[in-house]
Amino acid sequence: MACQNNLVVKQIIDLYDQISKLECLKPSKNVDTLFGQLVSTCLPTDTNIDVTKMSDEVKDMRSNLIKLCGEGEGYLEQHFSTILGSLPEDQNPLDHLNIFPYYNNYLKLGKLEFDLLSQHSSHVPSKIAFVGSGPMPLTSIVLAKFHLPNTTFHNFDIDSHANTLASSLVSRDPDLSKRMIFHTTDVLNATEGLDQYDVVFLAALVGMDKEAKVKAIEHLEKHMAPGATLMLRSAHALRAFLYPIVDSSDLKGFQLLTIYHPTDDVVNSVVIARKLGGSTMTGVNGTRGCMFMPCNCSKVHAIMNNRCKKMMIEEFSAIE
Ligand SMILES: C[S@@+](CC[C@H](N)C(=O)[O-])C[C@H]1O[C@@H](n2cnc3c(N)ncnc32)[C@H](O)[C@@H]1O
Repeated sequence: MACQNNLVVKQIIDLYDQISKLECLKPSKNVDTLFGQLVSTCLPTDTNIDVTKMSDEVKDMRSNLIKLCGEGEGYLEQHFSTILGSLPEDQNPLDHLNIFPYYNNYLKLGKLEFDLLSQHSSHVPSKIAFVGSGPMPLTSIVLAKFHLPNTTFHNFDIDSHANTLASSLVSRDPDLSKRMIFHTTDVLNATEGLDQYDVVFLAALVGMDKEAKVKAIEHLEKHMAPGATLMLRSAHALRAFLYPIVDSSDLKGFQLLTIYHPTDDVVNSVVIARKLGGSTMTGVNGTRGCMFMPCNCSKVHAIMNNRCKKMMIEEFSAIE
């Protein structure tokens, strides 16, 4: 297994060398091919690779690679959001989201996050905040369109151009134009009103290294309502070369409920936590919910999904 690990890490380093030499990371045949190869190289989860135990040289490469992936992802979203926003007036951009190369991944990720969210609370969230929504706020769109038809989504992004593109994406939709609201701010400056959301999502690309990620989580812990749910994205095995990892130790002030590691082409792991101090039986607006209380011990269940592959789900002790 060791030499196989070394081989795959060498492939990743080689791809990093090519990507880091690119003039620009905007979508093109070459950029798309390299990022496509990188994602498929990092997808396998049947490996015992732990990126945190690699050499300093590989760790440095990883932190640069995560930043390059984030930059590339931003350009990709900007590119397709611009195309969709410039469709003729009689076309609804939301009817053409499948031109985005990773749209199916977002459909699966949105379903996964909705299912896990439902497992840990039964009251339907009336207001959700998505921090780091981007030019293509697909998580909010997928949840709003397919899973939470009565919920309002407040999308926060530091980049005003991202919000301009995102707003025009939903502006022609009779439903989502009313339920998708955009705020331009660095999450670290968002203080007012964060306590009004039942659920706060933190995008994988907000906080690109451990220090910045913990700073964002600490800020949310300070301003979220007790009992509110925090949904985060992490990474597992080789996928940690693409995105930052969220550890349980990063979640001070929260009760860690579940960490879910997909093994299909949904790249991100999903982490769900609840801000301490609230009643486990009510939402932030006092609505009662009979929370599904996770098992009272930390154990790892391997469950079969409908594609006969193993997934890993870890549930953590509930604080009685
Ligand atoms: C490219 S999007 C990816 C999210 C994806 N569209 C989704 O729906 O899951 C990530 C966004 O996070 C934003 N971002 C990064 N750091 C941020 C911060 N500190 N505060 C708010 N937004 C931030 C970036 O501007 C970028 O648009």
